[in-house]
Amino acid sequence: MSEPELRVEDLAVELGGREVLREVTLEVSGGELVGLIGPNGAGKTTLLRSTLGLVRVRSGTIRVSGRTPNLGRRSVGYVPQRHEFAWDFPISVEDVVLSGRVGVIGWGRRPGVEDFRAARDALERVQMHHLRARPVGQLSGGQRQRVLVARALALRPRLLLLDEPFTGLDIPTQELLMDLFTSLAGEGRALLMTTHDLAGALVSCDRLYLVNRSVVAAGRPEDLTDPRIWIDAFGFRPGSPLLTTIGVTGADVR
Ligand SMILES: Nc1ncnc2c1ncn2[C@@H]1O[C@H](COP(=O)(O)OP(=O)(O)OP(=O)(O)O)[C@@H](O)[C@H]1O
Repeated sequence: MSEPELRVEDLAVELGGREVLREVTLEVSGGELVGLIGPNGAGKTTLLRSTLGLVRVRSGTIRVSGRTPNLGRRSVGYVPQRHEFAWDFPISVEDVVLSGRVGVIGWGRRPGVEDFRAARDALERVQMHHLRARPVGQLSGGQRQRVLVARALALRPRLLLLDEPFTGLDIPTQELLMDLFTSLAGEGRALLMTTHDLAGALVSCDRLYLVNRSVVAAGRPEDLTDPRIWIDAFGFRPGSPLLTTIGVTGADVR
């Protein structure tokens, strides 16, 4: 079997003197859309940032396409949470998308024909090419999210890391993006996505990791129907109607 695009083994991370992740082992292969789910503060974003080499890890290993995070970074597209981007910066949609290729273009160098082609392809995939000249500060929340996805796609990444890509989006935009993520997996890319949309993740992801500092459970959605897994990972109240809402059977566990 080929090497997974992302392999994390026994990862431990400390931030501000506090253990944020421990004993995290996971992998994502090309062709998979994998969900990373867990409550607020579970360490999901920290795990994505560790994969990008942005966080110093205490112990464990991370391999991106078989390489260390710093060396593998050029094959990784990252979609941060929308509020993390400086939207008041006076640049166009196309410039933001081109900035996703800065690792290829080189700092201070001008984009070439291939860079513009990659940006156009990425914008077309999120149906935003017609707005390429618009200043990003004038976009709606859904349009901004699509630009961030295009920026990550402009790199033509083998691994795509998505941090809560559906937050605050209307249903058509969520569906557009979910269809795109499914297509990207179908093309052989590897996708790791954090989300608080548990029902959506159960329907759309090939596999899920339930994380709360460590991996509480992992598997295909059909293997995660024991309500105790969800109670342990999320602190659901036993018997909570929300368990039924996300389609977890046996919600009468008390
Ligand atoms: N720079 C930092 N310094 C100290 N602690 C941090 C730092 N960044 C995050 N943390 C802490 O690490 C823990 C995990 O945060 P993280 O953002 O990874 O969680 P998350 O699962 O992505 O949460 P959410 O669902 O709310 O986005 C939290 O307790 C958070 O307060």
